[in-house]
Amino acid sequence: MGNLLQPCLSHAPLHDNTLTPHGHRVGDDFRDGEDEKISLKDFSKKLQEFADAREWEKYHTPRNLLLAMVGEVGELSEIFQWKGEVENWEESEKEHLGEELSDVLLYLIRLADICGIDLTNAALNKIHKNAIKYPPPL
Ligand SMILES: Nc1ccn([C@H]2C[C@H](O)[C@@H](COP(=O)(O)OP(=O)(O)OP(=O)(O)O)O2)c(=O)n1
Repeated sequence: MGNLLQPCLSHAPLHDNTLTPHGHRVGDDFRDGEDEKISLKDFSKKLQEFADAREWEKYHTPRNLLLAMVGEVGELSEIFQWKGEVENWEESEKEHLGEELSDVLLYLIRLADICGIDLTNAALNKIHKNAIKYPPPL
């Protein structure tokens, strides 16, 4: 997906000391534990800070984010392309799979946030609707 938002690709290291407009350190709290518990709202906040620090807000429009996410879905699909069903993923493949799934998730969370959607509520409501539409067999 490297080329889609080319003008904004001034990559900063993950653990940098840049201060966000909200006064947080950009590298703070991005990866601080093995079993971090983090809500979708917390993710949105981190992604907001990440974008703010790089002055990427202007590029993070709904359309751009949607296209970026679809591009990442394409990269995810490549992992499965031309293979049969994979029974056991090798560790290196799993790492790659995790990265591409994360790219899709992060763009999705950011897209929802920019569109003013509370994704936690929306997803819970959708599960509820699904359960009514598709009741389990008696
Ligand atoms: N304008 C941008 C550019 C990147 N990202 C973030 C969200 C994704 O998690 C990741 C995507 O980065 P790349 O575009 O570099 O894509 P890849 O990580 O897939 O790299 P490559 O395409 O080289 O495999 O970075 C972002 O939020 N906004």
